[in-house]
Amino acid sequence: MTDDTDPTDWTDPETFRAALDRADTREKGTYFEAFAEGDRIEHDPGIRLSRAGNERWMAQTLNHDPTFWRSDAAAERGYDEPPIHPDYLLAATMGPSVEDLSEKGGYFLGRTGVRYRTDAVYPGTELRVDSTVIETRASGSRPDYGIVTWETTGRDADTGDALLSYRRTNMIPRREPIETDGGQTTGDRVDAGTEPEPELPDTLLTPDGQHFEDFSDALDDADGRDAAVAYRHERGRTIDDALLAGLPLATLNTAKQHHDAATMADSPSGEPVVYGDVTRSIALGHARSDERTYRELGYDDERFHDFVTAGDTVYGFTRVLDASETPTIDVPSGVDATDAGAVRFEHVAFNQNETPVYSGTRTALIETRN
Ligand SMILES: C/C(=C\C(=O)SCCNC(=O)CCNC(=O)[C@H](O)C(C)(C)COP(=O)(O)OP(=O)(O)OC[C@H]1O[C@@H](n2cnc3c(N)ncnc32)[C@H](O)[C@@H]1OP(=O)(O)O)C(=O)O
Repeated sequence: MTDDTDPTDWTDPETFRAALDRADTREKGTYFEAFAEGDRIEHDPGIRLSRAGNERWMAQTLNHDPTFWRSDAAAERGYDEPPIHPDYLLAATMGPSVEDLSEKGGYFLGRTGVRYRTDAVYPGTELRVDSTVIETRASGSRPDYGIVTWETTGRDADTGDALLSYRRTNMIPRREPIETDGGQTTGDRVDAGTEPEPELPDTLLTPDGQHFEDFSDALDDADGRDAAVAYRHERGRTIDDALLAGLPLATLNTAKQHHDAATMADSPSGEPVVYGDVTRSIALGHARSDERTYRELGYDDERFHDFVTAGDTVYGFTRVLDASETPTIDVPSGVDATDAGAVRFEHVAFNQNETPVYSGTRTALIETRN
């Protein structure tokens, strides 16, 4: 059977528009209704973690710790060679899951329980990624969306060993919007939250240096008085195309939010938005440039508060929550933590208008002075 004798010029603009009007779309992604708690999804795409991909991510997000670039610096931290950066591993685990989980649209709201299961992942490792639906619920404020939480694990494709896992929550469009009490069926909020009154301590302290003792001493200094250890980082990073579309696509993240300007024109942001993992990696890169990081252990309570779009500049702010010789998060086996202590931070990414766009806690081992 052939259609070659058809005299119609399908590329005539009017004819083509009529064809588009009548044609079905071969859809990508999954609507909210299709997710059921307990479902396990093995994602088909996977990434071979390359040194080039790693270096591209780190360079663009200002994660310039020599450990991840130079053999001598890597050896000093107990690695065989410069390993894959934890932020790149996280983004490269999330990227291949997007096609099945969130490509339909909606926004990445938050993530918690990010845990590294192994000390070092080296270039050449191939990733396999799977997810389980943990929770689905209606959005009370947006009838066009549901809210889904998945547990995702990135594994070494050769051994099946878990390298990283986390729980992530997204808004996901419904195929059929639901009626709310107000009967509203748009993507807009039904109710707006009230802003809490600012309630800050009198004094914000900055640690004297970048070692574990500097964070610990600053917390001791703040203890018992109306003070907190909290400071901003000087660097900023303006969003350009390398960050906006380049980095998510390099991790196989197919979320249209980052690379389909025409579709996004008709969305709440009105334009493409930056991949959440890029925003947080920039803010964490700013923070790490002001500390002697030994190992990343995990992240919790991550929230994406507002859109970041082209031309915005991402800055970082850090609050030190806790410093202890013994981490509250499991340290992967093989890590020699003798010369480091655990610090728990809250990091906030904010834009040029001083609006928070991301926040989350992070636990890292920070080198002691020796
Ligand atoms: C990857 C990937 C996509 C991306 O990376 S997109 C880029 C990163 N994300 C964003 O840019 C989103 C930035 N956030 C916003 O602009 C706003 O938060 C948003 C999405 C417009 C919602 O604003 P609201 O003021 O309506 O926010 P609410 O705090 O009221 O939240 C709305 C409902 O969501 C629930 N929720 C929020 N955060 C969480 C969380 N961490 N865990 C669980 N649930 C959360 C909240 O309770 C509200 O629920 P309702 O029942 O009241 O609707 C990709 O696609 O994969």
